[in-house]
Amino acid sequence: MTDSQPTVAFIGAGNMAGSIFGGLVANGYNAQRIIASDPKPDALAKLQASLNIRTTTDNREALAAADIVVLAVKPQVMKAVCCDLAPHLKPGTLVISIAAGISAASLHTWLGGNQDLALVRCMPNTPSLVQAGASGLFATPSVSDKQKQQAESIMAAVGSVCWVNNEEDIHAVTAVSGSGPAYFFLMIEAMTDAGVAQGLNKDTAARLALDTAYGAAKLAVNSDVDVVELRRRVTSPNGTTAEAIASFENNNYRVIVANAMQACADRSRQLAEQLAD
Ligand SMILES: NC(=O)C1=CN([C@@H]2O[C@H](COP(=O)(O)OP(=O)(O)OC[C@H]3O[C@@H](n4cnc5c(N)ncnc54)[C@H](O)[C@@H]3O)[C@@H](O)[C@H]2O)C=CC1
Ligand SMILES: O=C(O)[C@@H]1CCC=N1
Repeated sequence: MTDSQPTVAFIGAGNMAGSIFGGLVANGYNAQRIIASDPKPDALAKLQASLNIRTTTDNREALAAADIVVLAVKPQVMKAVCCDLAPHLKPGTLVISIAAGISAASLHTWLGGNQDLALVRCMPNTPSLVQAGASGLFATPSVSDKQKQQAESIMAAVGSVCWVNNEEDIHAVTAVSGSGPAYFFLMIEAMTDAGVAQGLNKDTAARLALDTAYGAAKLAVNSDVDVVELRRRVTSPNGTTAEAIASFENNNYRVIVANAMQACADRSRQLAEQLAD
């Protein structure tokens, strides 16, 4: 622990919050400076036992102890949670929302409408749990440089961080990295099924598909050439890979991906509209 570590309260301790605070603890963040608030006492008891973080079922109690509050509930319950917390928000508290869709304007209104409210929108992803996350952040004008650094250092402890200057870009961040892990999990699932269809047993197909995804990502991350060149190096002229890539291209793989990501961003915008006041 360092004494300079701020106390961070997570309102909602589900999959995404758990990935962030799990990653923080694994990275050496003082567990006693993390408070998870959630209405599910059983889940909290498990978190306390496994991570030694502080827990509560009372959002206001978590807020009272926090320098930074991370709003990590589902978009559909965000308004109720914010309206309940608004009268208890201390001046100077940094608020980080990780909710998909919900705009800074809605959050600002629900949190009491104070002009000085320091609000950051963050779109993280679940590989944060293994410090391999990728987050996009957007700061509203009242966030100080110090608070930007605080938000960045929390998310940087669990992965890479990109700031966007335009809030609208958070929809695209959601389409690329927020939801992105699921696209790769689907690919691994599909490759496993196809391997089984070609005669491999399930365990072998799953192991090969998973390790290939891991190896490809690790190679790309550590390489000094781009993914186009890495793909070229696998693809021998008239060889096996060329046939597979041609099949992908002929079946509009890039269009399939682009359409899926457009649907994702559209849903993010739709949530923002449906759930706004
Ligand atoms: N799961 C993911 O990969 C990502 C999720 N997000 C965002 O994170 C937020 C949470 O999503 P998940 O963790 O997936 O959902 P989740 O359902 O796993 O977690 C939400 C948690 O909030 C708790 N909760 C419900 N009402 C509450 C209340 N009144 N006060 C405090 N806690 C309450 C629930 O018991 C649950 O544990 C969402 O807004 C989502 O858009 C953002 C990026 C990625
Ligand atoms: O599916 C969702 O709505 C959330 C936001 C990004 C990833 N999961």
